Formats: sequence, structure tokens, C-alpha cells
Amino acid sequence: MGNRTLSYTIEEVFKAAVAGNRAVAVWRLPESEKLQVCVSLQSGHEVGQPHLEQSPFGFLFCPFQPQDHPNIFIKADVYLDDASGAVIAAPDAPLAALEQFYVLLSQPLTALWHLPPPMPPASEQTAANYIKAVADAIEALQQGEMEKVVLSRNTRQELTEDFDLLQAFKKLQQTYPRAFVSLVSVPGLGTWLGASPEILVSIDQQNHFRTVALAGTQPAANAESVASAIWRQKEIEEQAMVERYILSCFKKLRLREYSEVGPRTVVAGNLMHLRTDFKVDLEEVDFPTLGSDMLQLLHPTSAVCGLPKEPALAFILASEGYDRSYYSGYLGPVNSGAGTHLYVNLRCMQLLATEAILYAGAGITAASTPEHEWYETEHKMQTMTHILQQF
Ligand SMILES: C=C(O[C@@H]1C=C(C(=O)O)C=C[C@H]1O)C(=O)O
Repeated sequence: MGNRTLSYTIEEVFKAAVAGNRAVAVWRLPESEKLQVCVSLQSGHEVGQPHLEQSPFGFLFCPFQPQDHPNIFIKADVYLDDASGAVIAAPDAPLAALEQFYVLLSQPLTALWHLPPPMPPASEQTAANYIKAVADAIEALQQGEMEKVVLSRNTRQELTEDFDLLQAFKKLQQTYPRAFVSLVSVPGLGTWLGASPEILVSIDQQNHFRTVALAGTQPAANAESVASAIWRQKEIEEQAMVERYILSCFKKLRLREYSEVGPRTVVAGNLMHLRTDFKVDLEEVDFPTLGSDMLQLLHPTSAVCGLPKEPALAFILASEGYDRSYYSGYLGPVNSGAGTHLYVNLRCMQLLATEAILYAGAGITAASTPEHEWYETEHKMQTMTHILQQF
């Protein structure tokens, strides 16, 4: 059973995966034109703490809290690079399942996407609740219990009759060329679509490890706003905390040879952030497991959780009043031809049968104002609402 020389589209592969009850991931790396899709033909997808170096090619999809939701690995048993349209099967792909998949690929299908198990009724998330949680956080921060905590919320939006998931993916990819754009659909777990601005761990073909400290948010009105961006002390300190946290992880691993560039102002959709880039040459430092070791230490970073990590996490779990699920977890290809590129699952939404759940958070410090943080989450949700409005 070799690779099929017939040419297929991303839509055909995605639909065959959903119709065949298979887990599937579609992605596009930042500044790239190339859409990629992989389908797992395994019977289960749950994995423990990822060991990136030993992993076959596939796509990781991990939650904010691995105690509450499983880490998922979508092994690339079937892979399609849309430049050639050729479907490539992994040499160890299960044969019977592969044959069934090829049968589905050749049929016209109307499959939509995998749905999550029935969920408890949505907890009411009002502006007042969020603002109250932020006000409580500010009080705790002013009393010195923490330095920073990231509080998030979600909101539901009806999908219109003509909503088309793969069209939405294409619109995302065209609208946000600098984002990591992804669509993940797993049987029994659900479907997520996102355009993330934030690398968590990446290891490229030259064996260069990268991560970033991303924080501080303001609207980006136009191209000039980057050059003339002015950041308040609050945002500068907030981003510096994320930077310090990354440095403390390097220190734990006794790694001293890294390059650090920034902070610089970067644009993510309708927003600007402050970003510092860290890079390590893995061959030069002879540290082959740095990717996995940093992944374990970094997640959840102070960009999505807070500082110090433990009290911030406890505060989030006690006061957000909803389950973040895979929002602010991480996701991306592992050991693909282009390397390993894991991003924080931000600017994302979960697809239910007739509605979408959108997620966004904001970093709170002692200098925050609750209403301002609410508007920040509104702005962050626009990455997705802008796409939904086009249907
Ligand atoms: C938490 C989110 O974004 C994170 C929080 C930021 C902030 O607080 O300024 C900025 C970028 C991200 O690291 C989100 O998009 O939901």
C-alpha cells in the first residue's frame, strides 16, 4: 500500500477524517503559504507529558490543565501538503484503517466536524462577573499575594446557516498572515479553530530552539501605530514578568547560552503586543532535550497564567467560574518536515453543533483597571468574531 498519486484537497481529507471518525489537524505556519493536514488512524489519541525528541510526526493538542482534559497526539498516519495534493501515508500506518480511509476519500461527503460530549449548561459569564473577578484580583495583587494573574472568559455566538468551517479556516489564514492558524477536530473531544500570535516552543530544521515572552496589549489602528507605539509602565512590567519567567526556566536547566532580542512591538490582527524573542542553538549547547524540558517548565507561562505560578493558578481556578478546556493550552506540529512548532492556543474558538464558544483573557497587575481589561478581552475576541461575521 503506497501513497496515492491522485491529488486531493484539504477539504476532502478533512471531510474523510470526520466521516471516518478520525482525528484530524489542519495548520498553516506564520508567514507561510503552505496548508498542511494530518489524520491519525490510531484507535486512541491520549498521551502523557510530551517527549518531543522521540515523537513520530504528528500534531499535539494539549489543554490548559492536563488534570482535567487529556493531552492529545494526532499521529500523522496520513499527511497532505496542499502544494502537491498528494496523500502520503506513514510507513507504519495501520493498513486496514488506511484502506478504509482511501475509500472515504474517493466518495462525496457532507461531514461537518467532530462534536464534544454533551456539556453542562454554560455558566453565565457576564461583564459584571468578569469585572468583579478582576477587581478581586487587583485587591489580591495590591496586597502582594501575586505579581500578575491572567483572567479569561468565554462567550457564545450562534453560527449562521451558511457557516462553513474550512472557508472560515481559509479566511483566518488570509486575514492573519503572521499567525499560526489551526483547525483541530477529534472524535469525542470536539473541534477548535484559532489564529495564535504566541510561540511556546519551536525547534526548526537547523536545530534552533525558540520561545517568546509576549504580553502587553493595545489596539493597532494602522501600520504607523507600530512605529509610534507608546507603552505604559503597566504593560512594560507585565511583559518583563513573562521574560523573567522564561529566564528562570533557562536557569533551572543551567542553560546560559541563549540570545535575547527585544522587547519589540509586534502586530497580531487588530492588536499590538510587546515581544521578546529567545533563541538557543541546540547543537552548540549540546542540549538535545531542551525542547521537552522547556515545554514542561514553561506551560502554563505567565502570559496565560500568572506569577508566581501556583497562587495565580489557584486564583484562576477559584474565580474564573468556567472551564478553560483547551483555551490557553498549546498545539502544533511535532517533528514535521519543518520541525516542531508549538503555539499557545489563543484567539481561538470551539465549534459546537450550532454555536461557537470564543475565549480571551488579559493579564492583570496591581495597576490594572477592571473595565479596561474587559475591553481588552473584547478586542482579543474580535480576531474570531471578525471571521464569524463574514458568514
Ligand atoms: C490571554 C491572551 O493573550 C495573552 C495575554 C496578553 C496580555 O495580557 O496583554 C497578551 C498576549 C497573550 O500572551 C488571550 O489572547 O486570550
